[in-house]
Amino acid sequence: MSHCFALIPAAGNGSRFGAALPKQYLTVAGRPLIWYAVRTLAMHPRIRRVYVVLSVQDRLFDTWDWQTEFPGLAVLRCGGATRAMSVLNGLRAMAGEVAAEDWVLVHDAARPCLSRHHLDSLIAGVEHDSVGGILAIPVADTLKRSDAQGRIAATAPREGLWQAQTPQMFRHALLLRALETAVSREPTDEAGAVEALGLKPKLVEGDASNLKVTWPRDLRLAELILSDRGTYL
Ligand SMILES: Nc1ccn([C@@H]2O[C@H](COP(=O)(O)OP(=O)(O)OP(=O)(O)O)[C@@H](O)[C@H]2O)c(=O)n1
Ligand SMILES: C[C@](O)(CO)[C@H](O)COP(=O)(O)O
Repeated sequence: MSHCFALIPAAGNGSRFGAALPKQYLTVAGRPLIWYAVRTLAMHPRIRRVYVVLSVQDRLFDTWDWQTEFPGLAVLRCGGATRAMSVLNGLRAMAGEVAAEDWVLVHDAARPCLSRHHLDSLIAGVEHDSVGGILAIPVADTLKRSDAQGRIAATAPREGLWQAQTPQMFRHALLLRALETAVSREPTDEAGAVEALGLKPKLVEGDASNLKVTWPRDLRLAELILSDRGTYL
C-alpha cells in the first residue's frame, strides 16, 4: 500500500505581502502562520510524516519549539529561488524515506486554513487515481479581461475554469520527474509540471476557506476563518 507524506514549501519571502519578515512567520493568535498548516497535516491519520522546506538562510523557523508538539516533523534546509525549485529540492531530499509510489501532498505554508475535511476529500478523491490531483474551486464570478487603461476589453467565459489550491497530491516518482523536466519554466504549481508531461491531474472540489495569504488583506480573513472554527487553542 502507498503511504502519504506532506511537503510544505516555506522558503518564500512574501514579497507581495510586504511585511518585515516572510509571511509564514507572521504571528496569528500567538503562533507563526505556518504552524496552522503543519498542525493540520501532522494530525491527519493518513499522513506519515510532514517535511518543511526552508531557505538555507532561514533563522526564524527555529525560534518556535516544533519538536515538542510535532516530534516527527522533518526540516529540510534546501529551499530554492522559485517555489518549483523548493519543491523539487524537497522531493530529492526526502527520496531516502519515501518510495516511488508513495503520495506526496504539497501544501503552501501560506494556506493556514486547511482543514481535516479538505484533506479527507483530497485523499479520498485522488488515492485511486493514476495521475494524482489537486484541491480547487470552480470560478464563481463573471470574469473580465482588462485593457492597458484598466477598462474592460472583454468578458471571458468562466465555464470550465477553476482556481488551483493546495494540497496537490502526486506520487513521488511522477512529481519528481515532472518537476525535473519543467522546473526551468517555473511552473507556479505542481499540477502545471505534471500537465507539461501530457497528463491530466484530477480536480477535487474544495472551498474558498482554504485561501492563500498573499496580500495583507488575506491575513485578516484567515484569522476570522480560524477563529470561527475554534482553531485558536
Ligand atoms: N522560492 C520559493 C518561493 C515560494 N515558496 C513557498 O511557496 C508557497 C506559495 O508561494 P507564494 O504565496 O507565492 O509565497 P512567496 O513566494 O513567499 O510570496 P511572493 O510570491 O509574494 O513573494 C509559500 O509557502 C512559499 O513560502 C518556496 O518555498 N520557495
Ligand atoms: C500553488 C498555488 O498556491 C496554487 O494556487 C499558487 O500557484 C502559488 O503561486 P502564486 O505565486 O500565488 O502564483
